[in-house]
Amino acid sequence: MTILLVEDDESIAIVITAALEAEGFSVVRCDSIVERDRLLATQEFSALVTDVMLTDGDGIETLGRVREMHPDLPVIVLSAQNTLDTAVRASDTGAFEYFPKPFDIDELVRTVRQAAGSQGASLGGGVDEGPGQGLPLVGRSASMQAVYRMITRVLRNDLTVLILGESGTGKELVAEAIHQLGHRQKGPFVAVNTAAIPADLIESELFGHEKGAFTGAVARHIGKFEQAAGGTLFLDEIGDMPMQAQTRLLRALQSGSIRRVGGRDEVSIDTRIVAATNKDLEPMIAAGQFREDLYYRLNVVPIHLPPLRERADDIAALARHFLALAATEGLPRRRLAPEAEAMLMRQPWRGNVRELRNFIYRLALLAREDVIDEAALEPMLASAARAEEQVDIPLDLNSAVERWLGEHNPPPGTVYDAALAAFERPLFNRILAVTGGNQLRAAQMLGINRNTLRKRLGELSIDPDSFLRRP
Ligand SMILES: Nc1ncnc2c1ncn2[C@@H]1O[C@H](COP(=O)(O)OP(=O)(O)OP(=O)(O)O)[C@@H](O)[C@H]1O
Repeated sequence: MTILLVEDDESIAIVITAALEAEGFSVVRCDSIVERDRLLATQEFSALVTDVMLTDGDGIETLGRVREMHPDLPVIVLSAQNTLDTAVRASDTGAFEYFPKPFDIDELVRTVRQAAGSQGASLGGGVDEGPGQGLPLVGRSASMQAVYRMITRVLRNDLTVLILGESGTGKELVAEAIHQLGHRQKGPFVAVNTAAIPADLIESELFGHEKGAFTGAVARHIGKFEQAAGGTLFLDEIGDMPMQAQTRLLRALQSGSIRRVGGRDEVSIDTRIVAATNKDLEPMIAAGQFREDLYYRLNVVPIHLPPLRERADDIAALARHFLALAATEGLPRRRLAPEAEAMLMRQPWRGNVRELRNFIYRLALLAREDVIDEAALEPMLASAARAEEQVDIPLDLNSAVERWLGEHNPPPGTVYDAALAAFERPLFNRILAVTGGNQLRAAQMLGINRNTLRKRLGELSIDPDSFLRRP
């Protein structure tokens, strides 16, 4: 079997040729699009292995032509560009596989063997749908390559995807990319944060309700499943879903239909499900907090998003990306000196890409020089670290409650009052600070009676006078 290798990098071409020949293939090599097309017109090949950047242009752009002339020829794309865009462009041409450089030569040989043995099979099948434009995911690290490859595998089907990763790693962005680049892109993308909806409203939010289904159901409400018809439903924070809602979700996924709360008719669902969580679901299953059968239903194609500290290679590119974004939003245009980028790469970024993004925006706003060097960066990083220590409260309330209960463990019968007091104290302090100790304005802002506020301040021993602004 003869393989056509289109590669302009001499050393890579030598390695690939040697590895393929060792497996018994013959290899014909060229380095340009013109030469590729001439060879394809005159000779039979079992597979085409091609680089993207060739001496006379972009090897992917012209692949549509190759597919038209040789629809059964498996194509394997190699690329040093390694963006989601390249991965998607490769799969859009119906390429059999996409290999980001550097790649594992054994894996490449295995894939060529498979491809040559199954002419006609392809990764995507869709042809010429055009490259995805303005793709939002930044990062070319090896672990992001794995993410991009997984994304390209789910674009032409409706398999359920479960995105796993710490908070701020980009789970929602991946869900959006799957929608925008996939075959449902013309339909709606509907995101639901299951942790943000009160437990007793979740079912009506997801499945909708009929008029009069419960007190307050004054009109028929169409739920997220139906809103997402023809598109993608993104179920975020799936690990926080109450049990009863989990059961109903499972039933919907099993039957392919839903019933509105208080309704009789089954409505069939036509939506792709992408779920995400920052929780480790397996211990939750063991503890009886997450349904195992639902987990298997959702976990058809898992995509793991690595924490930023495990892909430090991506930090500089992300920082530059956010500086550019900040500039388009009207903040001063700044650049990072190389040693400042290196410094950013050494930070732990516990809040992942979200924390880096917020930090870079602050930097763009507060830095004095256009080029931010190590000396300018250091105090900003130090004050961010101090703020993190001082705040010491996770920014989302779910984890704050979880952590507070773990740390304080109030005796049974007192949990509600103790938790409320713990929440009210920082809230009142904050509002009194904003109003300069003016209780009337504080009560108005909070939307509670002034006497109620005074009483609660007394009970919590908060002295409003200590917030008075003195000249
Ligand atoms: N690879 C990336 N390239 C560019 N921006 C990114 C990337 N990953 C994340 N971001 C940005 O970081 C922020 C957080 O991302 P996102 O909301 O998708 O995270 P998440 O994992 O869904 O977080 P959570 O679990 O808290 O909901 C967003 O502003 C997003 O645009």
